Amino acid sequence: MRVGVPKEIKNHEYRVGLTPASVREFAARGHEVFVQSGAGASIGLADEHYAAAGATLLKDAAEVCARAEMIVKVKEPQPAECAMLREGQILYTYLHLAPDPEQTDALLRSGAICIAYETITGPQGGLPLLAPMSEVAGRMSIQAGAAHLEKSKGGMGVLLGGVPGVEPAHVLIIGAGVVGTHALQMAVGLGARVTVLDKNVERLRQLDLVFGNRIKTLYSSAQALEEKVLESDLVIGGVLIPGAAAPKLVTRPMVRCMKKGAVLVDVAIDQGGCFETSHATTHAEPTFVVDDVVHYCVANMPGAVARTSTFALNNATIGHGLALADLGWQQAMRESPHLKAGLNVAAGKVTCAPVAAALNLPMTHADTLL
Ligand SMILES: NC(=O)C1=CN([C@@H]2O[C@H](COP(=O)(O)OP(=O)(O)OC[C@H]3O[C@@H](n4cnc5c(N)ncnc54)[C@H](O)[C@@H]3O)[C@@H](O)[C@H]2O)C=CC1
Ligand SMILES: CC(=O)C(=O)O
Ligand SMILES: [Mg+2]
Repeated sequence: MRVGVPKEIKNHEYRVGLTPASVREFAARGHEVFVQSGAGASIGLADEHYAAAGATLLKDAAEVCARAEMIVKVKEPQPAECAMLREGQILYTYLHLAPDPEQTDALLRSGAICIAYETITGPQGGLPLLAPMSEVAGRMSIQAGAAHLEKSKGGMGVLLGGVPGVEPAHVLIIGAGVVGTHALQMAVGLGARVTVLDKNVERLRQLDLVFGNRIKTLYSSAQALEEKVLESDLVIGGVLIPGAAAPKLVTRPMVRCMKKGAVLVDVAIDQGGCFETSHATTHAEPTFVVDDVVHYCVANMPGAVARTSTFALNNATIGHGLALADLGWQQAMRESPHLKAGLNVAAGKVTCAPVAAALNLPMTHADTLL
């Protein structure tokens, strides 16, 4: 198969769909790989490394897209990228369609086969192609939160861990999945007082076993959520209902009653966000303030640590990527129900039930297209 890797164009996005090591895997199986010149240059993956791995370097994204049967990316295609897709071409990347009707419409009109990393399931459960970026974003959420609690960044001027004789900050983590667990590790490590909320009591039980009385776990009722949000200095939003738009758990009236200078980090913003007051921001301008509460809502947080993130992402995407190239999308999906769960849009139809429900569009079962 002819595989194409364009340079990412989202704001401050330096990750790249394939590393040279991944290109080598494709090339070894007889696939042709086209990489846009400079795609990985800013994270130390130079054109020469790609050429040595067997890639053909092309000068622009249009040429890469024109030559490739499968495009491998990181972030959801921006409007200019959607315009380059064609009928039957495979797009393998994050999509986050539920909160994004414009992108969904563009992908439907393209006729392309659009596979979302974030809805591919794993044999052990969970979302193995989302997990590595959730690990990164979960860890970063505490760094970002701590930085924005500083006065110069609009925060209340509190140090997460306190100092001897002065109380540490209260950190609330909503969602005890991958983002939540990695945020928890960092917050506990810095000495904050941490509470984690989830609807999944089994998950809370596991965290309780690991962290013992260094954390508090709470079932995520409306009442618990409201009480904890109001006493917190830093709130991390890490909930997910796979494929669906994030539930708005923290309402505008709750934000209005929060402490002045508190910080919210809405990691779930790529699925629309779990704070009613959130809207997506960029690394160039990561925050805004509503009712004296600082909101950090960057939808591509791992892009800031793009080198770490690119390697972690490739570890997770390479397996299904090779299967798609070896077998074609239909046979690869007949052989793997987990990869099939990643099919979101194909040949002008929505094939992911939570996306169809969120956008009020008709749903077509992937099986009918295989
Ligand atoms: N902004 C960014 O750059 C990034 C965003 N993300 C996003 O972070 C979000 C979380 O991802 P993961 O941790 O991997 O998901 P996950 O599936 O591992 O965890 C989500 C957790 O939310 C819990 N949950 C669902 N409804 C809840 C409720 N009402 N109250 C409390 N908990 C609830 C679930 O039980 C689950 O434990 C996703 O939207 C993901 O796309 C991930 C990576 C980067
Ligand atoms: C998952 C996601 O949104 C990201 O890695 O940017
Ligand atoms: Mg998006």
